Amino acid sequence: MAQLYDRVALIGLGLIAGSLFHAMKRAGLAGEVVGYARSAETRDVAREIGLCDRIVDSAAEAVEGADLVILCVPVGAMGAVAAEIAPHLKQGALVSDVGSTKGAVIEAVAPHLPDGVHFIPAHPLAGTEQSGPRSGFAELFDNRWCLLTPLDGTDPEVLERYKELWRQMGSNVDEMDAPHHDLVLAVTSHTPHLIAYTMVGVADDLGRVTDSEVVQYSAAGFRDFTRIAASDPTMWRDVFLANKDATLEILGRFTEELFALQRAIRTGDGEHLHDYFTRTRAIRRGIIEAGQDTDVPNFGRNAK
Ligand SMILES: NC(=O)c1ccc[n+]([C@@H]2O[C@H](COP(=O)([O-])OP(=O)(O)OC[C@H]3O[C@@H](n4cnc5c(N)ncnc54)[C@H](O)[C@@H]3O)[C@@H](O)[C@H]2O)c1
Ligand SMILES: O=C(O)C(=O)C[C@]1(C(=O)O)C=C[C@@H](O)C=C1
Repeated sequence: MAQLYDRVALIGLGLIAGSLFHAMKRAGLAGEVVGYARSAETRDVAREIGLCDRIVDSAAEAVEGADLVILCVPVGAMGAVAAEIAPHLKQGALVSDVGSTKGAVIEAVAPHLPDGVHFIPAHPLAGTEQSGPRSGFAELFDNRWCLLTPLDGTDPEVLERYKELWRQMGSNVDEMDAPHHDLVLAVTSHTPHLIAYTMVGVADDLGRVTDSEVVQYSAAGFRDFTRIAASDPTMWRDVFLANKDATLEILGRFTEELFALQRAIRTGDGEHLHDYFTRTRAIRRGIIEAGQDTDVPNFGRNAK
């Protein structure tokens, strides 16, 4: 496959940066990949395991001469990193990010970028509960969506090349505006994570009363909750602080529905419970009948 970028810089060396490195190398998409992370310990691990072609000791050095710079840090750190690299970016370079929220990242990053540098925010809808430099793998993005939220006036050629990078890394690519992205992700990812964190917290409180029963007898559904609730605390703290409005909107709706179900249980309203569960079952069956792999949500849209 054809090389798309001569030099790529990855800032932040965790699950997503590691997966980007391996996926780019698998398909021969980048000449040299240079990496930087804030902690010396992470940089040492990256050198030891051969994560990136070259690991450097400053963000400025990492972006020097890079054609593509991808910010792979928690969303709350994006603004500070953008400010740090801005004076060292090459004219014509493309800056992107992989943050799980888009509105707040655009607000934090865009003002720092100099004229003549392109910016295309991105969000791969792919991840695991693992984090850190050892957790990445080349297949992470295979058959997953990557949502781009280009700003007005984005250069079409720069955009098309960047889309091609994600396609060659195995992803389906779609575009959305940032507010829509943040609302959709509040429904499909952010609020579900908060519910998992809460449910595991509740079980942990109970576990203290009933010893190890919660762990010993946990069913598959609860085990899935514990996997999600093991996700990186810094990343998720930042996601909720950054996507505050959309998450609170969805959480408000969730709480209303939960109270209605709670009331139905208390008053013995079996019809309400049955109708509700029938509706949600139909949604799942509809998704399967439409031939959509539920592992690959596409929000009813087609890849471009
Ligand atoms: N984990 C997922 O499931 C997932 C999926 C899609 C997108 N994302 C997004 O991707 C980004 C990275 O997530 P991850 O899962 O790879 O996290 P991670 O914790 O595995 O890695 C983050 C890396 O950033 C480094 N870092 C933190 N602050 C920094 C700073 N100021 N300067 C330089 N390096 C810094 C950390 O040391 C670490 O190496 C986040 O914005 C997250 O929202 C995560
Ligand atoms: O499978 C998981 O571990 C994930 O939670 C991955 C997941 C998601 O919610 O789907 C988490 C956050 C991201 O921004 C994208 C993907």
